[in-house]
Amino acid sequence: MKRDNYLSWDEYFMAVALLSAQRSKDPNTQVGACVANEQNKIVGVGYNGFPWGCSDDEFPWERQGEFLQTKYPYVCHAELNAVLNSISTDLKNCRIYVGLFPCNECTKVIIQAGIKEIIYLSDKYRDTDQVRAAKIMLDKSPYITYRKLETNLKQLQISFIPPELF
Ligand SMILES: Nc1ccn([C@H]2C[C@H](O)[C@@H](COP(=O)(O)O)O2)c(=O)n1
Ligand SMILES: [Zn+2]
Repeated sequence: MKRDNYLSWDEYFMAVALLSAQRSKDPNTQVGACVANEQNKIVGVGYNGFPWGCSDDEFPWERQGEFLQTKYPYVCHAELNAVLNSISTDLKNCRIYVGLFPCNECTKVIIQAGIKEIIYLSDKYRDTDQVRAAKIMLDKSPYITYRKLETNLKQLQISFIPPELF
């Protein structure tokens, strides 16, 4: 008989997004995103970080202070990277799984790429104008929907110890 405690597709793709977030060097918020197509194949992943050639050690990770001395003008969001890292520029009918609700800039990219659904985990910035603007666009556009991930999973453990050594 097959096991019954396997991950659903939604849980699996969100877990890939969360694993990708572990690559982020942002000391405050690590975000990952995973794009899956209609065949449930992963076509792109990404996490928040500075653009190519912009050193994680030289660019600022600060959240406050003079704008140009903070991370905000420089960091590429996880969703942008997932779309740009994808194997195709046409992501029609794909879904994007993301740890944190997309901002307005990423939402434009997501809509323009043809993605049909956003599945998110946290909406901790729901009271910001960026997320409000994102939702205004999403609520108007007939081509895309969004929903919070429904799961009973609290956490997922991954072990690098080979099972024979347990
Ligand atoms: N949907 C989002 C929202 C934010 N990010 C990135 C941008 C920053 O690196 C970080 C947020 O930093 P905080 O203001 O919480 O210190 O997360 C993203 O990739 N996707
Ligand atoms: Zn964004």
